[in-house]
Amino acid sequence: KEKVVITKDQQAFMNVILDAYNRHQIPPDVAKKLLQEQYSAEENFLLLTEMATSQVQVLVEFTKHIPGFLSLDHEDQIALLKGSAVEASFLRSAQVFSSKMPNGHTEVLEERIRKSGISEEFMTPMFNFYKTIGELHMVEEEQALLTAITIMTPDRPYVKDQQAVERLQEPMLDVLRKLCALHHPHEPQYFARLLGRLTELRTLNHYHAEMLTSWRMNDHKFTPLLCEIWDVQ
Ligand SMILES: O=C(NC1CCCCC1)[C@H](C1CCCCC1)n1c(-c2ccc(-c3ccccc3)s2)nc2ccccc21
Repeated sequence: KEKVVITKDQQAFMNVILDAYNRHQIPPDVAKKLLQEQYSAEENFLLLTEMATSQVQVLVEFTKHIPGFLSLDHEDQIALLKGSAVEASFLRSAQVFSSKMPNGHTEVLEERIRKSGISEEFMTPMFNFYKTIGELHMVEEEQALLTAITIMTPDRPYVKDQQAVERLQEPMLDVLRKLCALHHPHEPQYFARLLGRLTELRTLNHYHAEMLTSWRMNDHKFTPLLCEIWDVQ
């Protein structure tokens, strides 16, 4: 059983990503807002558009600190952000949903989301994803790396130089594999389970436009930025 060693360079690399992830705080605590009261479908839709818009801004700032990202072709930088924004919002939503809350609050939050206006058919895949993410009990380094790895996915639509993206994703996968072995020594399959969540994320990504257009209300209004990110209108 070889000893897992994280090199000094990998430690420094990890700190840059973790620091950027923590510094670019995700939008104001949406869970607290949702726990206060049940909003109408229209209010929830507006809340999601506000949350998603500020998350895109946060995501751009975070991504700029991923080593090597700014040296990529500029059009590829846009393609990576556009291709990962929805997955990043589901990943962050899962982390919000599975964060430690006082007894009974998670159930209330689930109920509020079930009644938010999203069509019933999407609830099972969405909550399965949230619950399996919660069961992983990721440490914050793993959360930061998993978000960075999701962004640095070579096979997004319109990416021209996929090799360049692979070269940036690989060192992050190497560090993540070592972190998993260090933080979850009794779960040799933990790293594989973590990557399996990224596959689940892609299926949620597949549903997102329909989730939005089927939101139980009339006249869905999107901002130009969200039209770009959400492939709607
Ligand atoms: O605000 C939210 N998520 C923020 C996104 C940015 C990052 C911070 C979190 C929404 C709210 C749901 C209830 C109604 C208001 C919006 N949310 C979701 C989503 C369900 C469907 C979602 C979606 C995304 C893109 C496209 C199509 C659909 S996000 N899951 C949550 C789990 C826990 C707390 C909030 C959660």
